[in-house]
Amino acid sequence: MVDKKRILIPGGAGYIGSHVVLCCLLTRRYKVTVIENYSNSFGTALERVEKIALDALPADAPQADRDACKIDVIQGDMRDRATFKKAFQKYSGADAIYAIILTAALKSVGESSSKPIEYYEVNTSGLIGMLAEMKEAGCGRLIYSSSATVYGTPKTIPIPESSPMQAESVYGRTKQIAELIIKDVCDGHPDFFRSISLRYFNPAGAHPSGLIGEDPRGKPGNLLPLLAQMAVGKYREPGLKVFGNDYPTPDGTCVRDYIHIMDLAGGHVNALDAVDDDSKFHDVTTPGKFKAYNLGKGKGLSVLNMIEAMRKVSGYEYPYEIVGRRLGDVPDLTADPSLAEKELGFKAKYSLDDMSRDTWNWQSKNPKGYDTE
Ligand SMILES: O=c1ccn([C@@H]2O[C@H](COP(=O)(O)OP(=O)(O)O[C@H]3O[C@H](CO)[C@H](O)[C@H](O)[C@H]3O)[C@@H](O)[C@H]2O)c(=O)[nH]1
Repeated sequence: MVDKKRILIPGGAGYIGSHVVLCCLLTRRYKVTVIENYSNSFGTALERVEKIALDALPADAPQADRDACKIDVIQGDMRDRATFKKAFQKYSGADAIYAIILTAALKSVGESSSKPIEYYEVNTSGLIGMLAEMKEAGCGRLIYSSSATVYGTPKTIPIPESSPMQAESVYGRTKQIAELIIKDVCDGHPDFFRSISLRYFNPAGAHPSGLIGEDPRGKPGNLLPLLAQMAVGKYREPGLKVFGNDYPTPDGTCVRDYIHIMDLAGGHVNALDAVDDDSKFHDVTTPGKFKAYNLGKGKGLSVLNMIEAMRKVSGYEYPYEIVGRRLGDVPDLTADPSLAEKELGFKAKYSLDDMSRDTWNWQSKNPKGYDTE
């Protein structure tokens, strides 16, 4: 049997991170170490990921597979290089860290305009420290969590990866700059660093078990967790605000490409498979091996479409008010996912009904999120 490779996942207890950790474990090819500061996540998420992964094993699975479902956690902050040093020193030989999937980040378009220093500190300075530690430790593979917000207001919909990066929010710029940094590092060390950047469109839903899902600390800034929490009775006052209905879209509200979190998380396994394959980088014109892919469904849905989808599953009639546009929002972010399909073998399978059903399944089973006390 081939040894399982160790993947380091900063931010692995968060919404995206926990589903990514799960997808890695479900392959039975990886073992996972998570770096967490729990600023927007809960340790319970990882306990539940372990349970789902263990339950998914066949009865006759070898002990090595059971052992690999145990997630190692290093508590520490993304901004502190010592955290990464500690992680790299902890494992060696066949157990050395094979790749990093970086899911730790601050990620709210709205919040980023009032917290630019924090956003740059975590999303860009933290990244540079991590890359320096990777170089020192001899670990050169990185799967990076980027975002569709790097496209700003794109010229064409659906958006191909060749569309220029012209982010319009602080958050988007931190991701755009991070991609440029990673690309420069790959170009500067072409025989060592290689990276795949995954440009997420809008993640939604939860693992179908309802054991893990999205549970931001404080009032959610994103639409789906807010709708889910309103339906269970939280944050009903002062009511839902729809940010603008004067966009050039079918109903005037912003259009996004919502993608089920299990589809999105699965894309990281595709990326891990691809990152070591030189043929994936055949068309890269600079010396390094860096490539970005969209992770989306290729279907645009408006804010009002999402409100209706959540009303259907939860039965809650959302009272809402149309207010002014939110700083940094763009009218339409819908992916052209064909490159990821062709080169990574990635295809989103879950429907809008699956996303709203699983969002509601998670929230109704966990009305207080992970805070079960
Ligand atoms: O209370 C709310 C919250 C959101 N919206 C609207 O709902 C849409 C979706 O907003 P989200 O905040 O849920 O998501 P964003 O599109 O702003 O950003 C999300 O999707 C991006 C990619 O499109 C990035 O991945 C980012 O990290 C992630 O937060 C936007 O038009 C927003 O204006 C409202 O009308 N009211």
